[in-house]
Parts: sequence; C-alpha cells; structure tokens
Amino acid sequence: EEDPSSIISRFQQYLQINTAHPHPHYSQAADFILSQAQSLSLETRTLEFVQGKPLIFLKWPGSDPDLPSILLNSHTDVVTVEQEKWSHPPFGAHIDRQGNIYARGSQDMKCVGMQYLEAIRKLKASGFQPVRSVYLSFVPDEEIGGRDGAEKFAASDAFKNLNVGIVLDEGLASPNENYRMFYAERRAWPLVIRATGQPGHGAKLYDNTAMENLLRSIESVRRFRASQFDLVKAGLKAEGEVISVNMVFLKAGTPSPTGFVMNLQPSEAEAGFDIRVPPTADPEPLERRIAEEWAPASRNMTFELRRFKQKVSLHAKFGKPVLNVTDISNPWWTLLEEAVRKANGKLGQPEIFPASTDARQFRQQGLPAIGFSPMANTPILLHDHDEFLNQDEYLKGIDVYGSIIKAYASYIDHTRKEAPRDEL
Ligand code: MET
Ligand SMILES: [Zn+2]
Ligand SMILES: [Zn+2]
Repeated sequence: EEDPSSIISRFQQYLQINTAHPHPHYSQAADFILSQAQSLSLETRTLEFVQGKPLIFLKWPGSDPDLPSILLNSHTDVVTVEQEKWSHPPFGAHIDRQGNIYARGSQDMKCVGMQYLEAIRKLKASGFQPVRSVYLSFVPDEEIGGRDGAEKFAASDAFKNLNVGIVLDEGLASPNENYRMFYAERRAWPLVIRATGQPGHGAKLYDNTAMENLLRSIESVRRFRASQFDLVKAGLKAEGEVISVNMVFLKAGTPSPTGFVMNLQPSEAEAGFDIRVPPTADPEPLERRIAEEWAPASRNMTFELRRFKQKVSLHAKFGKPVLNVTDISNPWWTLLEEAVRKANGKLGQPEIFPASTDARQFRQQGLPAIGFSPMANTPILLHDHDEFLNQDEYLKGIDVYGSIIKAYASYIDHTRKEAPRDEL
C-alpha cells in the first residue's frame, strides 16, 4: 500500500497548476497528466482541436477490444477566483488541521480527474486486468461551454473509434452521507435584456425611461424566479427540476465622478441572467415569456438569448423528453450502485444536474453518461470562495472509483446483446 501522503501530494500538484479562465495554463496541466500517465504505463495521445487547448486522451487496453469501452471524462480548466476573498491561496492547495485541501478545482473537478488515475494505479498494483478498454479524457474549456473541447471531441472520428459504451463525468458534492448521481442536466440559456428610453434630467419624473422599463422586467423575472424557487422550498421539486433564473449582471448609467450629484437618466440599461432549463421543461412557454413579459418590444426592449447548440431537440421523436435511462434495463446504473455499495459508499436518488457540463455532448449521441463526483459530507463549494475537499474524502473517492472501474471494465453481459445506442 502506498503512503497516502504521496497520493495527496500528487493531487496538490495538479491543483497548483493555475488553469483558471481567462488564461488557463493548459500546457502545464497537459505535461502533468502525461507524466502521470507514463508512470502508469497508459497509452497517451494529445489532441489539439484548437491550438493551445490540448485534450489529453489515455488508454488502458482491455483484453476484449470488441466490447464497448468505458470513458472517464474530466475537465482540466477551472473558473476564475477572487483571490483576496480566499483564506488560503486558491492555487496553493494548502491543507489545514482538519485535512481540508483548499484550491480552486478541488471539487470542480480536478479531484475526479486525479481520482480516476489513482484508482487505476491501485487496480494495476493489485494485478487487475480490464476486459473492456478504459479511456480517460482530460478536456479543456468546459467552464466556457466546451466548444473547443468536449464538443469537438465528441464529434471527432477519434471519438467514434473508441466505441464508447458508458461515460462517467462530474457530479456535485453532497452535504450529507449520500453520494449524488446525475442522469441528465439542465441547459444553460444565457439571456441579456436591453431597455432603451428617453434620457433626461435626473430630477424629472416621466414615463418610459430605460431604467423604469428594465426594472419592470426585472420585477417580472423575480416573480417567476420566486415561483420556481417556492417549488423547491416546498419540497415539491428537486433543484434540477425547476427553471432557475438569476440576475448576474446589471449595466446602466454613469456613476457621478464626484459622488455628490447624479442627475442623468440614462438612455440604455441592460441586465444579464443565468437561466437553466431542465430537460423535462417545455422551452416554448419560457421563450414566449421572455419575448412578451421580460423583453417586450412594446416597452422598447430587445433581448439576446444564446441557447447552447442543441443538435437534438429533447422533445423530439418520442414526444417526451429524452433522458439517459436510469431504469434497470441500463446495466451501467446497477453496476455503479453495486460498486459504490461494495466500497462502503451510500447513494441518494438519481437527480438532474442543476448546472451544465460536458456530459451533454455524449448524451446527445445517445450514450449513457452518469454524473458522479464522490464527495460526501462536503459543503457544495464549486465556483465559490474557499473551495476545498477533505483529504480523507478524496482518498475514499479513489476506492469508490476503483470499485466502479473494476465492475465496469470486467462487465460482460451473458444474458443478452448490449442495448443499442438510443436512436436519436
Ligand atoms: C453551458 S457551459 C457550462 C459551464 C459550467 N459548468 C456551468 O454550469 O455554469
Ligand atoms: Zn465542472
Ligand atoms: Zn464548474
């Protein structure tokens, strides 16, 4: 058995590489991952769909190359930090007395990328041989939409040749003892609404100012937000099952240079919203609401709604939303549950991921993708200040992945042919 402190120190090394947007140090991360892969004798390949944005791709060959393979995906980038608001440097990976490791990416999701590798290290040391091939992808740009990362990867011939049968990707920390798992995710709909109006003296009361127009929209957005949030608060819906709307920026007017007098009413005002739409929601009423209530042309308003490219309508074909099947006919689900239990982990009910992640690129191809980050008894700190993960929780997660990878990589279905990919 390897000394846990060397395992933790490798995690710290990865965390210390600053891969925060807008200038992620991708080549440093790539070098680190490649050196880890070499120490594990994994086959390595670097794909660079866009220059400067390497995607590292590793293989542990299985004994039966005809069986669909396992893909363990993780992203190498992290979101930016407000450095001065952290108790410990965000790229220092400081460990405090309780064993909490502080770093941007400690939860989202450098933990997972390293846990895959550490689990493989342990399995190799134990003499385990996979039947199915196990692939690992370390992708760039997830936090900015994945266009130059997972999206191009999932569409590539390189990916098709892998004959992937199941994808694992990120989940979320769980404040209680149950790990969380996700079978689908909400869609991000970034929305900007703009109001224009007559400019004028700050002392004058008149109708149809840009600010008034924008404020009326914001009030309407807030009512809708509350209606959705109430469903969650009442326990009627889970977080991933409602539409969330949060105002994330406001821009209007010119602050007074002296601070004494602010007497200009601006002619333009705008607000930005992070909207997340569950796959179970009908997008049309929301689109109508945006056009008619939140940014009505009748109030001189315009809007920009950037919906991430969606090759397949979630409502296509079956007349009901296409989710990744969690029912018992999907063997990967049951295997995961058993494997987690074997490693002494507990699981909650499958959920819809309330944020968005690269898993959608694979799901859109009809592949089952499970979101899972083994962090129990951990506050949810992704994108927050002082993001941390406890070292014992991290080590436990390695054993959980060891158990999952073992189960997946040795799974042979004797009873029937493997389910074909969902036809989309
Ligand atoms: C649609 S891009 C997703 C970026 C990030 N993972 C988020 O959920 O905000
Ligand atoms: Zn993430
Ligand atoms: Zn994130």
